[in-house]
Amino acid sequence: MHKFDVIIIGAGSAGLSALREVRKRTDNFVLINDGPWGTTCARVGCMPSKLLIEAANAFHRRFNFGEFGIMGADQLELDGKKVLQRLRRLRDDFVTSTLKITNDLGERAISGRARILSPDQVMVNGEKLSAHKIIIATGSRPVVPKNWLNLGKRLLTTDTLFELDTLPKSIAVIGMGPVGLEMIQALSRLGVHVTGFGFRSSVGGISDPFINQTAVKLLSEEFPLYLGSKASVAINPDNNVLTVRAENIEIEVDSVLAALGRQPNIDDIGLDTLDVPLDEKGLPSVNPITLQIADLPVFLAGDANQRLPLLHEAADDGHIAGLNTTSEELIYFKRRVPLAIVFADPNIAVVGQSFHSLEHENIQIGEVSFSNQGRARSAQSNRGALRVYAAANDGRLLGAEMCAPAGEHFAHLLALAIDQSLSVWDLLRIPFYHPVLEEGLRTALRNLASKLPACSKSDLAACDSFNSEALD
Ligand SMILES: Cc1cc2nc3c(=O)[nH]c(=O)nc-3n(C[C@H](O)[C@H](O)[C@H](O)COP(=O)(O)OP(=O)(O)OC[C@H]3O[C@@H](n4cnc5c(N)ncnc54)[C@H](O)[C@@H]3O)c2cc1C
Ligand SMILES: NC(=O)c1ccc[n+]([C@@H]2O[C@H](COP(=O)([O-])OP(=O)(O)OC[C@H]3O[C@@H](n4cnc5c(N)ncnc54)[C@H](O)[C@@H]3O)[C@@H](O)[C@H]2O)c1
Repeated sequence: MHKFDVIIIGAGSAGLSALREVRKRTDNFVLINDGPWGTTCARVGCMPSKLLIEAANAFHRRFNFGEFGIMGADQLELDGKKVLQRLRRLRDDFVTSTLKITNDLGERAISGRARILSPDQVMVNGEKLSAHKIIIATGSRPVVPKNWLNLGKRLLTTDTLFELDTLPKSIAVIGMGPVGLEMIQALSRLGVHVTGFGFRSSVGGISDPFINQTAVKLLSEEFPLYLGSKASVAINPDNNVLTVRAENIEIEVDSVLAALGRQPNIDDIGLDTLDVPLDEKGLPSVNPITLQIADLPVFLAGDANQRLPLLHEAADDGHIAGLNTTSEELIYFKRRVPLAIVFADPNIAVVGQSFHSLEHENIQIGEVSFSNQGRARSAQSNRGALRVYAAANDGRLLGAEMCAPAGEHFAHLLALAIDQSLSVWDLLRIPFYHPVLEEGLRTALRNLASKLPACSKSDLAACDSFNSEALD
């Protein structure tokens, strides 16, 4: 029987990133994908969601036009059909780009549902394939409780939302994680009558209570948000009225968007045949710096391992698994600084160590409110706050959480600082142009510096060559 060097199961972002590394080193591989090719990110995830958000934010800007002296904004109309048509047109372009990656694979690309039979055997389309190494990169899918399925087409997930012909009149968005939050604000800004329900009191993955309070307050100004209790749905078969209930509230809606989380596609992949312990979700323990399952020639990458279900982490996972299935020796990789951004307005971001993970550490916190920040005021975007955390003993930057205008950019700057083990004073030494939103970040850093043992009276480094010969 022919034995492949590597079998990759799943052609999402993790699988394709693995493929990139594997095909550099061997032609003796096969890539198996079930369902549509083109990746979750491009088809039904990152990209279509951001396309909806861009349309929504463009339309929402009209509320500021009067303040800028631009009149007539109340005459503007939104064509929901066209919004969704543009979304699908661009989405299809993104999907086409990802399809190009596998176009030339020929028989090495197999459509079908794979199942592992043993650490070196995979079954697909009734055929047994054998391999030295296997990468499982089967992604995740939306959680949908079985008893919600009777809602039929009125139950939406992000797998179906972007296929609508036109926008619904009213919708309950259930679950206020990143998916729920991004979609509820976008739909609201596109004129859909929305109501949000969240089981937790926190939204969008924020763990800092002050940042969460800021985010919840700002979002609640835009739409009703019921947090802290589990929502349930029911449809009356006599009159087809769809009701959503939480603790103290009951509403009738056209549709429900289930944003209850995502579950890994591992249920029938055959992990039980690997003879390793599985947790209550059916997941084996995976080494995060090699992606290996126990000491088996099997690697679990991307959303399927549920470590950090984000695109860049899935791509890194695939890269690591791809290298480790084609290298003589196992390579151990340092993972990147954690970074999560929710594209709400203002942006929500958690970078480095979260407030929750530092709660019992000896830290100091610097903060800024953007309500009075000069550049934000001039753009009418002066909403939100940012908190940055540093080690109390040496001022080393550890993490930050924010709900802030252009937060996506602050988060990247702070990720760089944390990756480089910079201190508050190191970061204060970079030039801050005027007038920019980054001056808000500088306020938070100065606030933090003021709480640390004094290091210097100035942001500027002292020039120790003052008495040098050259100057003389
Ligand atoms: C609405 C939404 C918005 C998002 N926005 C962002 C964002 O802005 N930024 C960000 O970083 N992340 C975002 N994400 C998360 C990001 O999309 C995922 O982390 C990423 O796409 C996961 O890639 P993956 O390769 O693990 O899985 P996938 O891309 O899902 O690939 C898995 C593939 O495996 C196939 N498969 C499953 N089972 C089998 C089997 N048994 N045999 C063969 N094939 C199988 C699947 O059909 C699929 O094609 C978003 C997700 C969603 C849903
Ligand atoms: N911008 C981004 O990077 C981005 C955007 C979207 C998704 N994602 C990724 O996708 C993953 C999944 O996101 P998600 O938002 O679907 O999941 P999530 O698990 O982060 O959030 C789901 C929320 O739904 C709540 N919930 C569950 N059942 C409920 C009920 N009956 N009533 C009320 N609330 C209920 C849960 O308590 C949870 O807070 C995220 O972890 C993230 O990594 C990232």
